Amino acid sequence: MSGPRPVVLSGPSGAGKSTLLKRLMKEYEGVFGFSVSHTTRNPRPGEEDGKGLNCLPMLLGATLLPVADVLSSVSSEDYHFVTREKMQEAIDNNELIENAEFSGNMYGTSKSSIEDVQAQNLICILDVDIQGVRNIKETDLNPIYISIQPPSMEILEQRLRDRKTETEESLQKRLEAARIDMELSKEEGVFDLVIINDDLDEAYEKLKSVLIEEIQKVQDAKK
Ligand SMILES: Nc1nc2c(ncn2[C@@H]2O[C@H](COP(=O)(O)OP(=O)(O)O)[C@@H](O)[C@H]2O)c(=O)[nH]1
Ligand SMILES: Nc1ncnc2c1ncn2[C@@H]1O[C@H](COP(=O)(O)OP(=O)(O)O)[C@@H](O)[C@H]1O
Repeated sequence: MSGPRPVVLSGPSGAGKSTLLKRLMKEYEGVFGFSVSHTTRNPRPGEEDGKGLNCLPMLLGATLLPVADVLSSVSSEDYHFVTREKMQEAIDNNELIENAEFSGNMYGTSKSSIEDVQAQNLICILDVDIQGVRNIKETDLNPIYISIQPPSMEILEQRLRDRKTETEESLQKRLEAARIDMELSKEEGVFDLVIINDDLDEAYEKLKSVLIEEIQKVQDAKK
């Protein structure tokens, strides 16, 4: 695959991946593109289906908005919400580069979601769990692997509770997965960088500094 090196962001649910990601995509508009995953989980309030780059022509056709308006409305963290049957169909048809079961739901990255971003010469960002990291390592994607970690389990639990997106059951499943994730992320060689997201500004600066070379390449190519 061509274009700038993709970036895999991983780490426990509630560690702050989408918060950091949104900030990055806002500061560097036109540099990053988000790989919109498929999931069988229910949408949260405010989340919409497939507001990813895959749907740009549809959005443009339906709204007749200028491209810039449509692009600025593209969220960095929505999904293609699908049934288990649809997900299985995509797996069977070899449309996904990886897929995993997380907290009772299926998640997967389609080849086209990455290709759509790369076709525009943008840095493709993937937000995947630790199983996704393992599976992507078996492909030829060659991304930069970054883990976002919370300062402690206690703080993670508090942040997840304060986010008010989870039921008690899904919260407990996320905390169980987080324990495993926090252990595995300490393994040598899994991640290029592990960022502890304690102070948000500091974590953001660290994220930016590891990506600055790729960012500059994309910016230079636009000149
Ligand atoms: N393997 C894999 N994991 C994914 C994918 N999309 C999202 N995830 C992970 O699934 C987990 C749950 O995501 P989500 O339901 O959005 O909850 P949140 O992380 O608590 O906001 C997170 O660890 C994500 O990184 C994907 O396409 N593949
Ligand atoms: N450094 C931080 N300090 C305090 N709260 C944070 C920090 N980073 C993220 N949060 C909050 O924690 C919650 C989980 O963050 P989020 O970005 O949704 O995590 P993830 O995408 O990894 O699941 C959100 O409510 C977010 O506003």
